[in-house]
Amino acid sequence: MLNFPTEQQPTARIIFQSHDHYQVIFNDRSVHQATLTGRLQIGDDLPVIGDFVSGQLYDQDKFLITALLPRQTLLTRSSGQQKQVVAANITTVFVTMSLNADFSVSRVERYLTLAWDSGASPVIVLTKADLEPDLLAARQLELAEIAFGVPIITTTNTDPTAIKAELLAYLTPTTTAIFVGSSGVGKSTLLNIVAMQQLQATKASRANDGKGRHTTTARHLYYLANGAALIDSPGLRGVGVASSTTTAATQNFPDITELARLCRFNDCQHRSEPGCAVQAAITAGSLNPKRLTDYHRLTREIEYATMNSRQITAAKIKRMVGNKKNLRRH
Ligand SMILES: Nc1nc2c(ncn2[C@@H]2O[C@H](COP(=O)(O)OP(=O)(O)OP(=O)(O)O)[C@@H](O)[C@H]2O)c(=O)[nH]1
Ligand SMILES: [Zn+2]
Repeated sequence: MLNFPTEQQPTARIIFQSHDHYQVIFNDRSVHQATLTGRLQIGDDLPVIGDFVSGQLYDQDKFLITALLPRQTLLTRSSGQQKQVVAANITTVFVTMSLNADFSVSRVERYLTLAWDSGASPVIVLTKADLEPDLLAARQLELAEIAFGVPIITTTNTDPTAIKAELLAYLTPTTTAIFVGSSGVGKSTLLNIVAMQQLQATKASRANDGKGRHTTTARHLYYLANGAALIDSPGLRGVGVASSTTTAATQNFPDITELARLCRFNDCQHRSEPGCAVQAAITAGSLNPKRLTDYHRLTREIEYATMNSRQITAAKIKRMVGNKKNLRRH
C-alpha cells in the first residue's frame, strides 16, 4: 500500500497532467484517467502533479476530481512575470547539474532557492563526472563552498550501482522527489537507473556540444517499489526565483547573514554604508567578495520577481542613481 492520507472519499494522487487531461494513481497503485469538476476548472488552484485529490470513480474506471487536498509543499518558479507551479507535495529536490558545459555555481544557487522556497529539502547531484575528470575536484570544492551542508552527490552513468546506492539513500517510502535541472544534464538517466527500467527514453548526446538532446516533454510521477515517488521534469531553463521573502537568501548565504548582524544599520545593504561588517570582512580578507556579488544578485532577483516591468525599470534607475551618489561622497 502507498503512503496516502486517509479520507472519506477515495483519495488519489496526480501522476500526470497535460492541459485538462489528468492521470491519477490510487493507494492500490491502479491508474485512472481523470478530469476536473467544473468548479475546480474555474478556480485559481488547479491540481498539479504530486497533488492529492479526492473524487469519484465513474464509467467503471474514470475518476472525477472534486476536491484538492491541502498541500504540504509547493514548488514554483517564475518565468518572466508569471509564477508557474511545477509540482506539489515534494519533499526532496534533486538539483541536477552536469559537470561539463552546464556547470554554473550561480544556477545551483538559484535552484537551491527554488527548493528552499517550496518547503522541500535540496540535494545537489553533479552528473557526467566522466566528461571533465580534470575539473572535477575544483568544481566540487567550488560548490561545497556555497552548499552549506546541502548534500552533494557526484555521478556518472557508467556506474549505475553507485548511482542507485547514493540516490536510494534519500528515497524513503514517504519521499516525493523531483529532478530539476537544465535539459540534457541526465535527469531521466538517473531516474531510469533508480527505477531499474526505461521510464523515459534517453537519446544519445549530440556529438561534442555536451548538451544532450531534449528528450523529456512532459512531467510524470513514478512510484518505486518501496513507495517513494519520483518526478521527472522537463528541463527548467532560465530558472527564475519567485519568492516574496528573503528566507532563501538567508539560507543560501548564512555567512553573510551572520556578518550582517554586526552591521551598524539593521537594513544595511552591504554596499557603502558606514559600519558595514560584511564590507569589513571583505577588506580583512575573511570573506570572498564574490559571495557578496552573488548575494546581491540573488536579492535583486527576489526583489524583481515580485515587481512588474515598470517597477523593475524604476528600481534599476534608482540603483544607478544611488550608486552615483555613493561615488560622489567618496
Ligand atoms: N558522458 C555521460 N553522459 C551522460 C551521463 N548521464 C547522462 N548522459 C547522457 O546525456 C544525455 C541526456 O540525458 P537525459 O537523461 O535524457 O537528460 P535529461 O536531463 O533527462 O534531459 P531532458 O529530458 O531534456 O530534461 C543522454 O545521451 C545520456 O546518455 C553521464 O554521467 N556521463
Ligand atoms: Zn552591511
